[in-house]
Amino acid sequence: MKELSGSELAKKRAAEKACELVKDGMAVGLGTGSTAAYAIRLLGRRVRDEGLDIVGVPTSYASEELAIEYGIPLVSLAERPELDIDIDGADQVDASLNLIKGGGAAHTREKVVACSSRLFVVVIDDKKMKDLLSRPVPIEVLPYARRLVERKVAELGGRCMMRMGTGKDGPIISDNGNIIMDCDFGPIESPALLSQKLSAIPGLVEHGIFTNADIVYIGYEDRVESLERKR
Ligand SMILES: O=C(CO)[C@H](O)[C@H](O)COP(=O)(O)O
Repeated sequence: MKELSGSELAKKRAAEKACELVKDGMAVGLGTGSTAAYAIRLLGRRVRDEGLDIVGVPTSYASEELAIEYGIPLVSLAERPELDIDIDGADQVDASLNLIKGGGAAHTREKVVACSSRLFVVVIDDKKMKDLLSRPVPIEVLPYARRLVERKVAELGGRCMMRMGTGKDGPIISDNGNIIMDCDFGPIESPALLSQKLSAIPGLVEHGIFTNADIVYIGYEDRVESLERKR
């Protein structure tokens, strides 16, 4: 088997730790991205080798394809509206468990699945931990509402950049048929407040600030650390 580089090993370790929480009978949200993919592959192997009895709800077309490849039985949210656990990655995390997600343009479904789960577990490598969230915030936007959304984001102090496709002319189109913009606000002092303000913009389908993580597993090359929400 190919040896993993430092950050890949860190991602894998975090995903392995999260998968320890998955037990027989659970309905599991399957996140999107390279870190969540380690969890999907691991759960698939447990289904195959140990007869782990779970159903999965994928957060994107990519996760669905991977879960099918690895033999995880899938259900829709209509069939299982309440999930036991969701395991997903993130692009940046602060010490208060606020996240920026959407690097893979899947944050709308990721938020629906995270909010449908009793336990939302985030898996990252250590490079993703920051004192303040500062990456541009991905937003999914109805193409019809683009100009309005750009103006409203500017009123909040942000600058929108359309996310362009690679291997395709024009913008990236999400799994829901919408455009994706990345909004630079600089360092974000209050993610919860910005989250509320973005959610109030008409035509902005969903944004990538998440404030509902329960556990974050932070993978390092040689260990995993965790942050847990105080209840
Ligand atoms: O939010 C996401 C996709 O929309 C991903 O979870 C996020 O981009 C992290 O991906 P990776 O684990 O590949 O760094």
